[in-house]
Amino acid sequence: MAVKIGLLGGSFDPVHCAHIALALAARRSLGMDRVQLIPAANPWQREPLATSAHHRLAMLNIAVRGHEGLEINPLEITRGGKTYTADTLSQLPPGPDYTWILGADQLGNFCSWHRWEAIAATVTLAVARRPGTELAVPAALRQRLEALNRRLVELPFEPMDISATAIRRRLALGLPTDGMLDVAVAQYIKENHLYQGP
Ligand SMILES: Nc1ncnc2c1ncn2[C@@H]1O[C@H](COP(=O)(O)OP(=O)(O)OP(=O)(O)O)[C@@H](O)[C@H]1O
Ligand SMILES: O=C(O)c1ccc[n+]([C@@H]2O[C@H](COP(=O)([O-])O)[C@@H](O)[C@H]2O)c1
Repeated sequence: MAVKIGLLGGSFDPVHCAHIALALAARRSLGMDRVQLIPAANPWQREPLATSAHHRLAMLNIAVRGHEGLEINPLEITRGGKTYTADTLSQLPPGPDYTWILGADQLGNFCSWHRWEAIAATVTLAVARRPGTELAVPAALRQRLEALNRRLVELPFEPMDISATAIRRRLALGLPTDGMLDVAVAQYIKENHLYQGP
């Protein structure tokens, strides 16, 4: 049987507890051999990131420590340039069954992704609910999946009200982030004076 690999792409600015919980939930519920967290180099639909690739990778390495089956794949950072998921998928070795894991917010946005039809044809999509966002499959994606005879998986995931945006805001205001960040990631942020500005 093919190896099953989950892919969780993100800005990870910074990586937080919901990212890790999501990766672990996907691995457990879909029986994946491993889940790769893939930090984006330049997520073209967003404002410029607050921290460098170096710091985001360092925080990810701390966050996955001790979680069996989770690993970092730095290929988007190595590739550089605007980050298109379709390019990332075309760089992966053939053979394994790949599942792209995403939150409901990015599912709603999916049909704006570069070459989204090719992505839908290449990987299984596995989506998690997220507070503040309806879990709705865009009509064009639904039609495309039907034509491809592919299904979209809803992950069993207790919604977690955590976002990197809220964490960056809280850190800039000097507010606590208890329960949102791995303690060792929080320590790294403090030691490196990250997210201090407005
Ligand atoms: N609390 C959450 N619940 C479910 N999915 C999440 C959650 N946080 C992030 N994700 C998903 O993880 C992936 C990477 O997210 P990202 O790194 O952009 O974090 P974020 O918290 O959404 O960041 P930001 O607030 O900066 O947009 C996306 O698919 C996103 O939908
Ligand atoms: O390929 C695209 O055009 C595309 C557009 C928007 C988002 N993505 C990917 O979706 C993941 C989550 O993005 P974000 O902005 O929520 O961190 C991350 O891996 C991005 O590279 C990809």
